[in-house]
Amino acid sequence: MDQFVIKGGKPLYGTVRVQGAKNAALPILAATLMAGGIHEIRDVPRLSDIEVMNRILKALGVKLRWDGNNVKLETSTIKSTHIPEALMRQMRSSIFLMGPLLARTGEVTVSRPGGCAIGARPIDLHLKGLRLLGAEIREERDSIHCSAGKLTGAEIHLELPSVGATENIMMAAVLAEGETVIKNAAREPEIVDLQRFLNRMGAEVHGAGTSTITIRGVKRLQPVSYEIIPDRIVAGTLATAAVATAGEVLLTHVVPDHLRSSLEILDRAGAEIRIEGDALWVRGSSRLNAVGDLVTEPYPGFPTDMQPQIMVLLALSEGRNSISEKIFDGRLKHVRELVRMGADLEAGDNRVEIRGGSRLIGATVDATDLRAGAALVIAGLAAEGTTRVTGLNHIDRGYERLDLTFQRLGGQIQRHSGKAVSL
Ligand SMILES: CC(=O)N[C@H]1[C@@H](OP(=O)(O)OP(=O)(O)OC[C@H]2O[C@@H](n3ccc(=O)[nH]c3=O)[C@H](O)[C@@H]2O)O[C@H](CO)[C@@H](O)[C@@H]1O
Ligand SMILES: C=C(OP(=O)(O)O)C(=O)O
Repeated sequence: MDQFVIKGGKPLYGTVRVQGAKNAALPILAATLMAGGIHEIRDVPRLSDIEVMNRILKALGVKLRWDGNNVKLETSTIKSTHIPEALMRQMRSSIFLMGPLLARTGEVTVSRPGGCAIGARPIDLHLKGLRLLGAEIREERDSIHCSAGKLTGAEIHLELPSVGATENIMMAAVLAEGETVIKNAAREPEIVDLQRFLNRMGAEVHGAGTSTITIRGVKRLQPVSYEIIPDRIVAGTLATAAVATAGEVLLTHVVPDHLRSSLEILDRAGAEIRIEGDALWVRGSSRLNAVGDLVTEPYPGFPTDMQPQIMVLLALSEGRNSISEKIFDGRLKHVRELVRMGADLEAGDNRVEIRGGSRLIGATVDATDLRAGAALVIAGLAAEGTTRVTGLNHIDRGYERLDLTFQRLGGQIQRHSGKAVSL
């Protein structure tokens, strides 16, 4: 079992180019299935989730050739419409294959993705949207079969602005007959990126980034070359780490506007922030201010994917703060681990009271999910002494070699295999 061994207490300094966005790359790779031919997708982060998507696409008949962060996909022949259960279980994002396969072939079979460490995560809104487009969906205990002789445009109101449901419905509607309108759509930048990709292939999608998305169905799409947007959550994680360690970092390949809510919090905490084009400079301070009560919200609000990382910062700042987690019902498992490191946190009912001003002390802690893992690494970099973080399989889902990234910023962090570790 791999672990990070971190010797903390040293400010981070230096420059890092931010990786491409996992949450944009996953649906876009799935969407390549909708146009037969050779696509080229650039700046794809090399993550374990992307590797699972790679294996699913291969199992469906796609040929992939990687060159660093760029991949060529030959999607002319689809030999199966069944997502292998073993791969489906490894990654929830395999549900992104539903919309594209249904649109291209008229059928798809997936296994039920189930919940995960951060909450129940049902897919009822995905299924409701696909049914409204005319898909027949048979739900069995372990699997879901979808088929459609023809998909037809419809008006779909989402009860919740679900990111994944918005994307799945958008993809299915692109090749449907007539117009689809998604109301109460999610507004995340990754949805705008998917729209841009689909339109580059010849789709007619408008409104992504607002809560109403309109898709006029087209008959066919063509393969394209496309570059994924930078990862706003990775940029936010690195900026937060710089502030938490009272360091100073320059992040390049960033869309600062995508990070506005997280940067506002860093600014209120006392960080200095400068933006120039796609570069973001952040400097922390050894004395951080309280920022008050934070609530996670759909974009453009404070993102749930930054909640654990920001919690570390608030534990280090002065005064009282709180965070309410409103998107997922089980995303506070890092609280117990941070308390083991000396943070003064009290969790109850999806809300955490944070009494700031704690001195964090190194401990052995376990990452139970992706962003919990990122938070524990930040805490380790800011803490006195040695921190060991286990559960790296979660961190590897979303960060391309996080240890090397922090080493580039002067962080003393090493990845060790096995259990016997000494510094
Ligand atoms: C690959 C990807 O892009 N992942 C992101 C995506 O996940 P994901 O697309 O799974 O998140 P959603 O926006 O769908 O989930 C938001 C909320 O809606 C609920 N829900 C969702 C779908 C559904 O059919 N029924 C339902 O009740 C979920 O349980 C959750 O409570 O958005 C989340 C919220 O910003 C982020 O944390 C994830 O990083
Ligand atoms: C929850 C996340 O991703 P996923 O939807 O892939 O689980 C995340 O990126 O923080």
